[in-house]
Amino acid sequence: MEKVPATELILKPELLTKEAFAPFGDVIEAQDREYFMINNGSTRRYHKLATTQVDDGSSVIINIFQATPLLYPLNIKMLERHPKGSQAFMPLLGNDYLVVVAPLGNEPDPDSIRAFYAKGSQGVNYHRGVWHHPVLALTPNDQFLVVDREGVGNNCDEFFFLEQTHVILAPNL
Ligand SMILES: NC(=O)N[C@@H](O)C(=O)O
Ligand code: NI
Repeated sequence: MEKVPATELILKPELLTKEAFAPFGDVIEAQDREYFMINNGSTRRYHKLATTQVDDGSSVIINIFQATPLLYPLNIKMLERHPKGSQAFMPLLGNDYLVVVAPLGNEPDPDSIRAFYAKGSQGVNYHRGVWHHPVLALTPNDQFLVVDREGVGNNCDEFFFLEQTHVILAPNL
């Protein structure tokens, strides 16, 4: 049996910006974004920072995830996607966290995986079908508001990389 050579990819997170994240979804943040005044001038509305995507007959639901950090450097063994709806994460406690994504496709291409440092003031909205790692907290018991889809049918595909494919997430913590 032909031995498949091991692949080792070291993922170094980059800063999360609207532009860099555009192929994967939206960045939800107020900094440097346009707004208009509402509530008789007492409130800035940072309008439509992201758009939820769900299939017909489904609901958009709002959740809280309480997550605990994994050990870093982390061997990224799998990525998942939600084919029927988007999924947004907004930190509730102001802590930075990590995001790992890969573009749309039947399977995530290890060479196209990207990692981002997300500030505690930034949320992300994964567009439907975008491959991503489950939430990657950096603070114990961190909490995120999560907006995603509930409806009939499977909405979570998981892809596990080959044993020989080592994708190492190595943040400078
Ligand atoms: N499984 C679940 O609800 N969470 C994941 O989708 C995730 O992205 O964390
Ligand atoms: Ni998810």
